[in-house]
Amino acid sequence: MRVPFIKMQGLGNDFVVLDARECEIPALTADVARHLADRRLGIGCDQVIRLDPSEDDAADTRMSIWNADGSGASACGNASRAIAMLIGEPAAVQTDGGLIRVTPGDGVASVDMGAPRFEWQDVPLAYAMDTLSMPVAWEELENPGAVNVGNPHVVFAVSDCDAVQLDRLGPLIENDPLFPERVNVNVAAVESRERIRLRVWERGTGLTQACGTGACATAVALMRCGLVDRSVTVALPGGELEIAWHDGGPIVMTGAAAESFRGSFEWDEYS
Ligand SMILES: N[C@@H](CCC[C@H](N)C(=O)O)C(=O)O
Repeated sequence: MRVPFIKMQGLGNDFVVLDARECEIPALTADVARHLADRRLGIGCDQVIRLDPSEDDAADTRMSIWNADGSGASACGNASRAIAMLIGEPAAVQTDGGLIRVTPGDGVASVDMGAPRFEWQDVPLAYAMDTLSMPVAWEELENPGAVNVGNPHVVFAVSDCDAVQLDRLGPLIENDPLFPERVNVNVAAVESRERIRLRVWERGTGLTQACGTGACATAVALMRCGLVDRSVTVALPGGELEIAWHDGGPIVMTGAAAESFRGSFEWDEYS
């Protein structure tokens, strides 16, 4: 069976999108997702995204997310902007991390990502801890903040994020027993009250050009500490995102996303 796909990206974080809203596509397994994401096999991406008709009356569509290692994810900021461009009009999108609202614009999209959760059980952490500044360290990375923005993140404020060996420390922290569902690892340098530089080690994928939920998590963790203003630019290796948040309200993320190309693949070759 040949299955159509759409290759999309947000700031270089790239996706294979399977749009099952109007055509039938078999249920995706971890193996199919892993093979589609594997760049050595031909297509390749950071995440595989599937759109289905929503079972929830409050939503227009359902988005499911798989990381490159085949694990499921409950939120993806860059893919949310990408599917906003694909849908082409404001839409409510059901995800495992909650309902989000996407609004496409001219080359950019905005997403209401919902409210962040800071309780240790919600991140989740393995045991009770202050998520504003956690009393833990991995070598020079210490006292991170933790937050769930639809998926779990830990945020380290550092003086120079390029100097951090994230390819070595990222997997150690991601898989630490402190994080029962593993974790996305953010290292952030505050350049001014309006600008943050960020690199992200993504759970289940590794280093990416950009992580939208990482930008949201980092911005709100640093806002919560009073280190930056309530509206900031987050500069990632792949480009910039604007993040705004006020206590008790949703996080709003705005940035570029686009379609790269369309193609199709033989399902049996990837299962
Ligand atoms: N690239 C994403 C995040 C994808 C999911 C993440 N790796 C997880 O497992 O939670 C983004 O742009 O947010």
